[in-house]
Amino acid sequence: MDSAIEVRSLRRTFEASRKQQSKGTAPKVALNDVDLTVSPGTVHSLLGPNGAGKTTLCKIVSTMLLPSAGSANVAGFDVVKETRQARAGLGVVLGGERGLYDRLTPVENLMFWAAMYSMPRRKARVRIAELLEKLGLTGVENQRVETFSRGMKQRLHLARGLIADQPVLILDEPTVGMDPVAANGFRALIRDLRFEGKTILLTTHNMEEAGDLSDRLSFIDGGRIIAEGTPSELMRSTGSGSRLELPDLSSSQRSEILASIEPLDAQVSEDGTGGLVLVLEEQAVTKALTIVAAAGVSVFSVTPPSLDDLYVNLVGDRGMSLG
Ligand SMILES: Nc1ncnc2c1ncn2[C@@H]1O[C@H](COP(=O)(O)OP(=O)(O)OP(=O)(O)O)[C@@H](O)[C@H]1O
Repeated sequence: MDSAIEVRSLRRTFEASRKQQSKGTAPKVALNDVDLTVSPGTVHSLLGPNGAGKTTLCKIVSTMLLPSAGSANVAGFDVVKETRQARAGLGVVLGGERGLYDRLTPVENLMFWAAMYSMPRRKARVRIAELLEKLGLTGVENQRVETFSRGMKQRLHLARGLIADQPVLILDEPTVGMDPVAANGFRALIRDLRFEGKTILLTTHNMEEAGDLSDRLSFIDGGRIIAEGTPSELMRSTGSGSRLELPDLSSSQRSEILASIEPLDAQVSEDGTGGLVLVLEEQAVTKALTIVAAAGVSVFSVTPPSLDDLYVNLVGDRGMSLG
């Protein structure tokens, strides 16, 4: 088998509601001619802004949603024509609150799911104990799930996706809601699963997580794959520039810098705390530092560009207003 997941010319549209159609609203194109190959035993991450099409792609590959055109195969089985065989090889974790029985304990939830996969009870008990341990849920295994925090529920979702030990895992934003310690534990788990030979398709908004865990990454925007490669290939595609971080800016320093750097053709984004991040071609770095010094800024750092910078370069600094 050359690929564990093979997606060819995949397209998915969603009809507008009757009311919207009567106003002339066209169908929404969620996926537009998407090709994706995930090799067995690798981790492949899908990255992209809200609404890019990541969940739609995961749902089609997971046999939960039909494509409008094109094909998707899991372990050589077509998800539409050979749904049962494709599904048999898949463990799926989609985000959200659904799918857990709140009034049951984690063990009861997982026993239910093990039964759905026809696992013998004794085997299921051993597997459940192992998963609860791996996911840091020992000690709460007999509490009702309704008492769990969002992150604990997310960990239980993961346990559910792993229960039947399938060779291909689809994980849609699995670390949402997890605290940093739990998210670290999750990353260690992904590395173990990869070591065991699992194939993992992962969506995340966390670039560091994606760069750290993945053999390959695909950037998706507006339903299309806009860049694809290994983390280092993608990093090389950012060129030989530098990232200039300016964390502590007054509003006047910020305005002065934004006005003066315009001719340098920098990629500018927010750092989330009022500071700025500039990604510049190497020859522009000295000029930028002169501008920064003239604005009276003394705290800054110059480092190589990151995957975050590549992301901003590819999809833009959505939702942020600069100036
Ligand atoms: N059931 C649906 N009906 C209509 N439109 C939908 C439906 N599901 C998804 N869409 C639209 O398809 C597009 C892709 O959505 P999708 O959920 O795949 O994005 P995403 O990349 O997973 O986003 P996020 O990062 O926010 O989870 C969006 O414009 C969304 O509004």
